[in-house]
Amino acid sequence: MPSLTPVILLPLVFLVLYFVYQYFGRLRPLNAIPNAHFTAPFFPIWLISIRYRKRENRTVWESHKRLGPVIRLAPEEISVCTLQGIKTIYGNWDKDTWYEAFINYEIPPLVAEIQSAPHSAHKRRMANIYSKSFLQNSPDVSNFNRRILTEGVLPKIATSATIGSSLDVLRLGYAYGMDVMSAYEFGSAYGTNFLGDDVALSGFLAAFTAVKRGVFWAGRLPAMTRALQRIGINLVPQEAMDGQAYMEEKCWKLCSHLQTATETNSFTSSSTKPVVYSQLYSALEKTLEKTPLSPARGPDFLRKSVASDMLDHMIAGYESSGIALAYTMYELCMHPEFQTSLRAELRSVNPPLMFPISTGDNAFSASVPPPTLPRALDSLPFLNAALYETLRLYPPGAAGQPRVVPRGGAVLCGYPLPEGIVAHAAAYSVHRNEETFKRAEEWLPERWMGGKEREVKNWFWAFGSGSRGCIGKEFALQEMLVFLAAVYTNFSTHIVDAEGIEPADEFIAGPSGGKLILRFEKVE
Ligand code: HEM
Repeated sequence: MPSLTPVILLPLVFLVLYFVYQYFGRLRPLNAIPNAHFTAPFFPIWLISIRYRKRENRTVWESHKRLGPVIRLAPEEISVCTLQGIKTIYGNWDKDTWYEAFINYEIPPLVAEIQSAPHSAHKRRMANIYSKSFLQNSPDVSNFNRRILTEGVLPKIATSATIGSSLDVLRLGYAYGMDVMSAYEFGSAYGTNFLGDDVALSGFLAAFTAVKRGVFWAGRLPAMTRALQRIGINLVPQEAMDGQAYMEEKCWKLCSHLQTATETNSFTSSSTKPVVYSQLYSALEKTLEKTPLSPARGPDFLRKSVASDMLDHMIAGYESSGIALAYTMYELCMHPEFQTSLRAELRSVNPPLMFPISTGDNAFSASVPPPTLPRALDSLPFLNAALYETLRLYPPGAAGQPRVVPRGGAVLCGYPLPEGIVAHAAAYSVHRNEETFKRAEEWLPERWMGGKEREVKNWFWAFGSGSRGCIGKEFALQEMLVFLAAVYTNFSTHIVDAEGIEPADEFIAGPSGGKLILRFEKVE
């Protein structure tokens, strides 16, 4: 019988050599950083395991509390929780290849552009249509908001209040988020109608959930996933691939429908303009005129590139906003006195957002000029405090947003870092810093009122920061403020079933139970 000694010895020798390399080689400067786990300098297994078991956000925050603002999570990965660190990392460091998991139609949308230079060019194609002043002054936004609220959201709530039934407001927020986002992208007659079509909403939610579940290994260990794929082992389940195909097909159909209407001059006149589609299409068309297509890009490159961003905005636009709306409504139910003060504030808006729309002055009336409402809502202390405090305590994008130390290395909070190391901050941790946010685990909207907001604003990180911060921030804030204002001007909310309301410990952290059931009462 052959001796087993080499079989045991060889891997051991390999492990020791690997151990020595990790500790004394290229990564040596990182040894000065406190380790979140004793294995962190040698293997990434602990980090992968807390991610896989959905404990990353909580565990990283607990480690920061124990060990300080800079910690090592894996041989080549660190987490920071200081403003100075955030400023350094999110200046213009490239993204980690993990973001390639967001690629659609095999073409990166803005969020999946890894390097800074192509990202800047890509962003220039759309930044203006997501600026606050553009959105506040847009008659299109004003029109579809009015229509979607008065024909979709409010009648649904009013019916439910009248018959005494309850509503899943997470679903309602998702449907609203998708309908307003796609109205801005495609025009109100060419986007989705998820508020009126529950089956279509279910189909999309199921597809997206399958994709999110299925891309764990491909996102976190892309090289291993690719290597295994080559020998016939696929770590991405069929459901995830089907889910991606479903969403791409859905978005492709929306794009094609709109493209045909534009080319045949049959664009419905009652529709709002397809602001995002038109902008992306013409900006890219101009770019491609200057740099003709290489044959490798194929004839559909222009349309697929546009569709890739369109799908990305649909997804980014509905999920985070739906989650933020559900948590705001949850906390308003838990704080009825605050809800009453909010309603009094909303009823002082001139003209108010009363539903049903009676004659006379009404913010929903078509005669009110577009900029009036968003500007009025922007300056309401109770409304803004409720939303900002919710985004602080329940940031939808809760987990670390990974960036890569640039060529030549960098110094971060006094620690020298070799190039290629992954560094990140997480809104979950940043928003729990007790020095800035006293009683950080509690929902205290007062911290955003009476001038106190100036102290805490710098630490507000729900939309990220720097050149890769959320491009849809102003769109999201505007759509959420107008939704909350419309609902709470007219109704009070009460919890029916909040089981599983605690945030899932994931990259996008919605209620772990996947629902929030509320009852509405009409307030005269
Ligand atoms: C409550 C709502 C939202 C939240 C909390 C949110 C949060 C974020 C965060 C934290 C990032 C940075 C991600 C990173 O660096 O890894 C981001 C990026 C991004 N968001 Fe949002 N987002 C919201 C709504 C939207 C909407 C409505 C859109 C629609 C356009 C959008 C589009 C994007 C895009 C395209 C990026 C990538 C930007 C880039 O790489 O330059 N988001 N978002």
